[in-house]
Amino acid sequence: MPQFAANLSLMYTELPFLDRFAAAAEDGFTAVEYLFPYAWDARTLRARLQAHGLQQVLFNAPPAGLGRAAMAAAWDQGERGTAALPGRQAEFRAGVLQALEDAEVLDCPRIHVLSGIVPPGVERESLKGLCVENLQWAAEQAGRAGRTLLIEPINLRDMPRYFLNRQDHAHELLDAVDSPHLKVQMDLYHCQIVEGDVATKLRRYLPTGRVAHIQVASVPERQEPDRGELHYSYLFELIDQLGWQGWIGCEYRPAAGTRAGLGWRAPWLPG
Ligand SMILES: O=C(O)C(=O)[C@@H](O)CO
Ligand SMILES: [Mg+2]
Repeated sequence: MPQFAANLSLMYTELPFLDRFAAAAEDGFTAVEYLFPYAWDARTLRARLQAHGLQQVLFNAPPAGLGRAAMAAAWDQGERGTAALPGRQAEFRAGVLQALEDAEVLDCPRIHVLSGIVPPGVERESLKGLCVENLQWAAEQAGRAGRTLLIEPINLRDMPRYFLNRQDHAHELLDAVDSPHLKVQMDLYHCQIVEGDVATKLRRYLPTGRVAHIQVASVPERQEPDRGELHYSYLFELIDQLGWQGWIGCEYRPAAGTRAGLGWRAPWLPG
């Protein structure tokens, strides 16, 4: 049976961030993910998780910045990671170390590392070596800390010039980095927009054990997975048949209220 985690950055936005934990638990979620913890003291977030019987299953390393305040502000300033960006290695390393520290407090096993926006005039291919070198260093740190780092192919309509867009490119990076501590975050919304053939890709990649997290949303609106051009009930059954034991993050923007839109989950609730 697929297990769903609420994404508190996109869901429950009717509520202030810290109140979203309680709302997700009231709706029967036992796990959450969200973009970033850096605007908060991680102990405040841990207290919310514990108070509501939730586990944190994923968050992102900082998109850029040196120091917690700069890391917390970087996303709104347009930063989308530094793993593949020349001249940003100090920020990349500081970000990974900060994320690992927060993961310890939050008892979170997975951290998504963003690779960055390809600078104007630069060829994507030319950044691969640097990205591999950075990810090798980061995977080693993650391994020591008992965490798994993830990379996620993201579509270019939502994130123009983002470095990593295709599933095969993510798996090529895994080949090159060659670490058990680096895996793929397979977001089916992005996968459908960039390359399609989603069921075939699930059949190809889930059995490899190299996918450590799945995310879902309708395409193209990025809303509940009961609408749009992807037939999610088929995909959820397939994911189940493929023996997936991991989490599926609900990374969607509810069409008309989070709770009102949760009907799609009914066939997948335990008991
Ligand atoms: O945008 C997505 O999809 C994500 O999973 C984020 O963590 C990164 O933008
Ligand atoms: Mg995603």
